[in-house]
Amino acid sequence: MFRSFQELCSALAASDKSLLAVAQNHLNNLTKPVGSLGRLEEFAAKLFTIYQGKFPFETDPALHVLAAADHGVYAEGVAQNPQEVTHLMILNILSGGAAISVLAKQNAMDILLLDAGHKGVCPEHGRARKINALEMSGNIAREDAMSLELCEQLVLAGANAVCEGVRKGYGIFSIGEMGIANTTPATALFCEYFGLDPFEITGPGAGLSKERIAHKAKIIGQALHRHKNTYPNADALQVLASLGGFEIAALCGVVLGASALKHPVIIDGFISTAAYAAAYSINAIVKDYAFLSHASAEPGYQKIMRCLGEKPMLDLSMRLGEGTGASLALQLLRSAKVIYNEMATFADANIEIDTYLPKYHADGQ
Ligand SMILES: O=C(O)c1ccc[n+]([C@@H]2O[C@H](COP(=O)([O-])O)[C@@H](O)[C@H]2O)c1
Ligand SMILES: Cc1cc2nc[nH]c2cc1C
Repeated sequence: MFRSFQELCSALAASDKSLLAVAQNHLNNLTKPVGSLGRLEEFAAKLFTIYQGKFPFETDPALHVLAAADHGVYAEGVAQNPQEVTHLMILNILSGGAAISVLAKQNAMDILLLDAGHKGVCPEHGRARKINALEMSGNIAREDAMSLELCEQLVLAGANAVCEGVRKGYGIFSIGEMGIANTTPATALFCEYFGLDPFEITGPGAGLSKERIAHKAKIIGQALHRHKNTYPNADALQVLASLGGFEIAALCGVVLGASALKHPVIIDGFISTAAYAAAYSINAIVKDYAFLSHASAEPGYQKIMRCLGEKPMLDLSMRLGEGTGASLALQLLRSAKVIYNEMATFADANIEIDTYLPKYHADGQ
């Protein structure tokens, strides 16, 4: 277990990039034209590198950490849906009716729900854990989302959920969230970390009307202004405490924890990517361990990908959250795994690539 944020940060180390060349050589020797499995080859090489050159490597079992929370900034009219939906969806997720419940079941992912602080009683459930007693974060337009101490505690709780998961034998992690109004702090974090303009990247979230998107961007602008005045030299963790949310802090901890323990972590949509952006701003090494699962349909997402230097695995116009995109990306990573571990090499199959290739081209196929 990590005992402090400092201990967690000191445990972070880059992956061994020399293994990428080993992986590429192996992939080039498999019975297929070089590079023909496209990005699956990139994913396989990254997994092989994360698992430190183990062959064959195993990803499973998979643990999906879903953090839920409520947000004080809801009071500013930045969200379309009632705040109670956060609590009701927690119940729905745990009783098996949410999109992530059915996809996780189909895709063999266990769910761990972290109640990071929401308006409602966390149900007694083997897969749910309360990690914060507060009902909601501070209204970021007027005050900090949380104290620096609470932010560190939530980050640690997320990282230690991974520690416990690794001890139980989980090999791959994913993150998702539920929290009415959480696209507002997520957008504020992107703006602050990457110098983006809220009027450029603010979107409808879970269905805000066109007219109110401009109001939401104005509220985010106010939050950024307050933050800059209060903390002219804030570090990445202070930005998270000031402009983030409880679930975003916990998920930032999951990303840091998985990276520190050298396990892959799949990032879901817009809000999960904000948690990843916080972890990345704390230490960019997390890039070595993260898979950006899918392009959220939130309008700012592409710009944010350019800031992070990432290209998401899938683009299915999804914008639900919960980890739904991550669950689909997990399937692709499992495909990358069996390709790497189980395909025959040219030598195994007695295929001579040097004679095969010119013939292939001579046939004009
Ligand atoms: O993950 C995404 O790309 C995504 C994009 C828009 C909305 N959401 C979900 O919708 C909720 C936040 O939307 P909002 O409008 O209430 O800020 C929250 O529960 C998220 O899981 C998720
Ligand atoms: C019903 C509903 C389900 C969600 N799941 C994630 N965000 C959500 C927002 C709403 C409104």
